[in-house]
Amino acid sequence: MNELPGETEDGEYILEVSGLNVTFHTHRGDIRASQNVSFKIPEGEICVLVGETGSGKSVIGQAILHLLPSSAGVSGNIRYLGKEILSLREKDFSRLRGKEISLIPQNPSGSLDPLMKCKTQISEVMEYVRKIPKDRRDSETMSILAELGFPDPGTVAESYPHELSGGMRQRVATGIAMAAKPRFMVADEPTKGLDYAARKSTIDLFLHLKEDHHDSILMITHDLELAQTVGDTVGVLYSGEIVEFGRCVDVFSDPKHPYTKGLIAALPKNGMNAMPGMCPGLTDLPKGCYFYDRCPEQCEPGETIHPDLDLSVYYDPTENRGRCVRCHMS
Ligand SMILES: Nc1ncnc2c1ncn2[C@@H]1O[C@H](COP(=O)(O)OP(=O)(O)OP(=O)(O)O)[C@@H](O)[C@H]1O
Ligand code: NI
Repeated sequence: MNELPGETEDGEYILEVSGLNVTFHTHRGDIRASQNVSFKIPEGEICVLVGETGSGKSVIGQAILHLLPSSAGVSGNIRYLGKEILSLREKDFSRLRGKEISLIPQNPSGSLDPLMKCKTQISEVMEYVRKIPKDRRDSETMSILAELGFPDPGTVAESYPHELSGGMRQRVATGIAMAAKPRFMVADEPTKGLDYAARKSTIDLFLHLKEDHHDSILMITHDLELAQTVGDTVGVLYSGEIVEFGRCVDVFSDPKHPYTKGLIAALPKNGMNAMPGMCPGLTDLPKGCYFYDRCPEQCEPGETIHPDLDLSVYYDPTENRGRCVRCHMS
């Protein structure tokens, strides 16, 4: 059967990003935070974007949710269920935000209302977004809290955010996003700043959303273990560009780009061999391969010629491994 990897039955993707460019104009020059970024997410899959700090992961999530500052230069296309949304005016996009497309925020402490009980914050979303009648809101709130893996949902429901740990707040924030029953969620660094136990329960929660709910999620993270555990596909970002894209099982077992290889070698379980060097400044990118200075291969074309990423390879049904790599050597 000639089915494209990851394509939905009707041939539609929940999200298609194509040729996304995001530039911030600053007094230091133009910061090219996102350059020609393209990828697609089939309905029911989790796509993870990984990369070092400043590689341009969050700006992609912000572009999808129309949360970039108006001063940012943005071009390209973002289609949600086939419909272009990047160019929508705020008035039209606000019909989707929080309802169809929801954000699981990076810092839940900042997004939860300190003066409201957790159950009220979840049931408010049901009331305003889904117009659920009052008598059904309480039971649905409790079932969401149970879904989130709280052993004692009743106590959490009656708690204020400051009474909960960081990991519990992260789960409540996820519950608020879920209460709208969005078709697509963006989760930005859900494990950031969490201790070991909280991080583990957050990983379990996303695994549950993946395996039991088949939720469609774009996840942005530094956390390669989270990516490997919950992701269907992974895009590796370097200096605002995708350098490798493929199925998680393939990329993590057999990375092709030297940067991806370096990220994986730097994991604690692989001996923590940190990659030497730093990524180039986004205001002054080199002409050739952006990874050239740090690359163990330092191939000759890489010095002067910028490598392409042929995404069609990934979506080409004849390419059974489905992988694309921005490297002259592959
Ligand atoms: N509002 C802004 N104004 C100017 N520059 C910005 C703005 N937002 C992001 N940037 C710059 O764009 C680049 C990409 O930022 P982004 O937040 O997407 O990185 P990231 O990969 O998510 O990093 P982290 O892992 O630290 O969250 C960085 O150089 C950042 O400084
Ligand atoms: Ni970020």
